[in-house]
Parts: sequence; C-alpha cells; structure tokens
Amino acid sequence: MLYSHTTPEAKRRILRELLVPGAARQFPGAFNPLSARLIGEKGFDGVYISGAVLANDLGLPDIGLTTLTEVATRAGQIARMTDLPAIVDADTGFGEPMNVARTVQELENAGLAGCHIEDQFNPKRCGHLDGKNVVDLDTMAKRIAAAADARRDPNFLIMARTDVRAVEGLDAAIDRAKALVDAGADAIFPEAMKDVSEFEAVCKAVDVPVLANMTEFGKSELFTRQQLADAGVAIVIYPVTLLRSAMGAAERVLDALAAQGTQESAVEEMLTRARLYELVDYEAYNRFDTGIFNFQVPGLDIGSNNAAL
Ligand SMILES: C[C@](O)(C(=O)O)[C@H](CC(=O)O)C(=O)O
Ligand SMILES: [Mg+2]
Repeated sequence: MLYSHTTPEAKRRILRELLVPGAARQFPGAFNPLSARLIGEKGFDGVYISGAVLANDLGLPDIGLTTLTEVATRAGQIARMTDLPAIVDADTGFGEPMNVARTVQELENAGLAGCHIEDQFNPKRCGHLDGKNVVDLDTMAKRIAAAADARRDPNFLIMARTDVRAVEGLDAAIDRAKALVDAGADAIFPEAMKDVSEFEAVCKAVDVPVLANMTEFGKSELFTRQQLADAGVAIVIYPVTLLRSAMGAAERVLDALAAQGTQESAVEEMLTRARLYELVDYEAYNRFDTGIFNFQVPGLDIGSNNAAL
C-alpha cells in the first residue's frame, strides 16, 4: 500500500547485484508512477526513467530544456511507486561539475538507484539523431569525477553515457568509455551502436557493466535480450516504448470517439476499472480504513461510510 517498501539503499544494493555482464537485465521505461507499478508486476528487473519521456510528457522536445528540479521530482514520484531499482536519465548533469555534484545528491534524495550523465553539450538531443556535439574528454571526465565524488551512498550507480560513436566512430567511443571508467564511472552507456558486434566490442573493452539502449526508430536494430546477453551487455533499456504504446492507444481511441460518437469499440482494449484499482492497491486502503475505524460509540451507528455522520 501507498508505495515501495524497499528503501533506496536496499534498491541500490540490489542494482549492483543485478548488473552482471551478460545478464542483459531488462529495464522498461516508466512514463508515470503507475506504469512503474505495472513493470514491477510483470516481473522485470528494474525501471528506467527517460529524459525524452520526461520532456515529451511536458510537451517539450528532448533538447535539455527540463530542469533538475523537474527531473528529480518526477523521477522520485516514479521511484517511490516501485520496489525495483530505478535509474534516471540525468542528461548532461544540468551544468558544470558543481551542478553535476548537486544533481547526484538530489537524485539520491529522490530515492533513485542510479543515473546516467552524458557527454553532449546543450542543446543536447536524442542520441539517435544526427548532428550531435560532444564535449572534450577532460570536461566529461570532470563531470563523472564530480558525480562519483558527490554521492553519499557508495552504491548509487554513476553511469557515463558517451555519444562519441556517432560523431567520431567506434574506436573513439571505446577510448572514451575506458577513460570515463578511470574517471569513476561504475557503468557505461555507449549510445547509438550500429550493430550487436559494436556492443560486444565495448563490453570486451571495459571492466564495468554496459547498457544497451533499445529505443524504437533509432540507429540500433531492436536486438533481443538473448542477442545482447551473448554480446556481454548487463542492462537493456526500452526508454520510450511504453509512452509510445500508450500514446498510440490514446490516438486510436480518440479517432474512434470522433468517428463513431462513442468509445464503445475501444473499451475492450482498455485497462478495466478492476485492474486499475488493483494496480493502485485500492483494496489495501479499504482494509487500512477498516482496521483504524473500529471503535463504537454507544447509541450511535458509526459503521463505515455512515451517511448520518
Ligand atoms: C535514452 C534517451 O536518452 C532517453 O531520454 O530516453 C533517448 C531515447 C530516445 O530519444 O529514443 C536517447 O537519446 O536515445
Ligand atoms: Mg535522454
């Protein structure tokens, strides 16, 4: 009832145990707190919180317009709804090293298990679009070192994302990944890999867990969990999958409603009232109320929901 029963510290310990090279742990992207609950119910290993989804949900493009406060608040709302560890996309860290340090502490406070910080500069963009720009290694290494130094929980995962692959090629991306591990990164997110052999090359080159981004309509094919596991990947994210699916469904029902004058034809596809209540654990709140509201006043009927009161 109410929220996660697992503490942030425990979630971070769990995350560290999950991130084994070759385990290809699946972290679907939650687009709201309730969808995080669904992800947990379906037996996934963790929850991803996408910067693109966060921005798009506010009606903004994913170009670095969201603020640390917005991201930490929303990520915290999502993290508290699940017992799974949640990793959030911290974009470029929201500024220079001192800002990155504050970012990490705010995300720790919000109950996240880890975050990734990338080497683009603002205005940043989706890693699967052309025309990206990256900062030099020194600047990025300082971001990562500041992040690692600022955390108070040693298990809070600092993942370095590099967008260098699309700008300077795979070898340069691998060199950067290695240097970022030296700077303190606990894990590497190599963005926009072209094929599975590229993931394999990164996994071989670094000694830390590697993430694969299986975003639809991007530069990477949608590899299966098994393919990525065989390549040595530790964690796979599906950042925008649920938002795309939910918005696709919303668009279809609006079309039906406009065309037919009723939503009747779409009801079958909808989450039922019962299922929705199940997801918010409605029943547990009822039980809680009944447990508290158990006293009697002589001569007065104060049964639950008594209209006379
Ligand atoms: C992973 C990502 O950073 C995100 O914000 O979810 C995006 C996803 C996307 O735009 O499809 C990315 O840059 O790949
Ligand atoms: Mg992003």
